[in-house]
Amino acid sequence: MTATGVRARLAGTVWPGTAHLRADGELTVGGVPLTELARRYGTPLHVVDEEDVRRRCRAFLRAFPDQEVAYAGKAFLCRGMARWIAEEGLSLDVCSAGELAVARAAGFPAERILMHGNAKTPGDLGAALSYGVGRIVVDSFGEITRLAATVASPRPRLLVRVTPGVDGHTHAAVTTGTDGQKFGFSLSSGAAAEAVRRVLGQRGLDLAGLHCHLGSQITDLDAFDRAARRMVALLAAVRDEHGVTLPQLDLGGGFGIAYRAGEPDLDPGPLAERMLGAARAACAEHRLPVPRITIEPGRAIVARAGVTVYRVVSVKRDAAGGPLVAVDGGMSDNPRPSLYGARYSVRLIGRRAAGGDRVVTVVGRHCEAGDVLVRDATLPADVRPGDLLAMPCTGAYHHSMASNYNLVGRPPVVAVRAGAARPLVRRETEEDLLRRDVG
Ligand SMILES: Cc1ncc(COP(=O)(O)O)c(C=O)c1O
Ligand SMILES: N[C@@H](CCCC[NH3+])C(=O)O
Repeated sequence: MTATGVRARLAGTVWPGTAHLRADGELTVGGVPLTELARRYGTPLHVVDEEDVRRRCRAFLRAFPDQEVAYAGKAFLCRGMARWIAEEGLSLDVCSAGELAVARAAGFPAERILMHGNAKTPGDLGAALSYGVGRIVVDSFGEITRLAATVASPRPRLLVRVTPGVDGHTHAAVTTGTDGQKFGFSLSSGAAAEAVRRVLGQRGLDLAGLHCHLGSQITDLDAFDRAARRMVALLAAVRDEHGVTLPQLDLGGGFGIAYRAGEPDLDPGPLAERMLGAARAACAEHRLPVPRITIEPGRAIVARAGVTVYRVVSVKRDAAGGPLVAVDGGMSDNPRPSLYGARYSVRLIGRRAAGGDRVVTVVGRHCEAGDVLVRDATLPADVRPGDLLAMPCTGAYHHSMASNYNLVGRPPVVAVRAGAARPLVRRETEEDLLRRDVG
């Protein structure tokens, strides 16, 4: 197949925007062959396409003009990533002193940072106040009391996190918009209205607005529409009770993406139309000025920019004859299949396959039978130890949720752009693991 033909086959799929499959089986991202990166940096290896990240930042800013787009750093954060986000003009959502320290080290402007967390520690709050983050999203009455007791100048600006009672129909472990989970103040119980009362009752606190976040990997536009309307109704209730028109409404993130070709994927354009349309319509209905809307995409910015490269270590059959392809990574660099039953695809790179394909199970190297990366991968029948496999859509919640299970060091993250590679996070070595073992 010609290079153009192959490129057409990759277009519109789950690979990063600059991915290019060569006729010899080599896959390049950002103009750099993945096999060359595997040689230089070893495997497993996370590769991130800087251009893809930047394009998605711009697409969100274009779709939400004059609003605030805050990248959710929990998806993936390091200084390099924080700088791209800052340069593209986005804000940043952090949820720990650690994430804030990285943002700070990258020089991320404090006023564009939001601090989240259902159980912010004194260390988290102290770091947020000392850096002067633009907003703290309060999540419990105790936190309001603690913040009211601190003397900070200027006064901390707060958003009250509301649980709007809207189900985004996603995995239970990442559903946050409904009652009966740990985040936010319930709208239905009146806790949200009470939280607003308490913040407004404190001279030392400045209430900027309301926040909600329905959950993650949501592809149902109706859910965002319903949440926007309920949140505007609460803004109107605040105006009616207190005579205060709050200027900001943060509708959170959670925008779903296709992990495998053919799955649903939310485009920023239609998403913005629904969310902003619903918010504007509800404001008109309640005769409220339209607040500045904030959104907090994490996965939708960085997931598709990421590719993980693994090396095949062994190929064998299970007792039922099913082919098992074991790689040199697994649940320590990608816990998502074990946690959420997440499904991925994978492809052979670096050589042309001889013969046809077969369906195999791709398993990891960890000491758990559940360490399965892909249950139904289609790979060439001649896949053998030493081969390289590339897994797309690994930019979000992979490196950031990686562990040291079995005392395996976490993989490096290498950024690629315009034919050049630049390490962002180095591989964790055995020395790193031993250094923290102080017993
Ligand atoms: C408060 C908040 N905002 C934003 C996000 C980002 O979610 P996602 O990466 O699914 O866009 C999360 C994670 O679910 C979150 O908890
Ligand atoms: N970690 C989850 C998303 C949770 C987002 C954080 N609130 C995932 O990988 O899908």
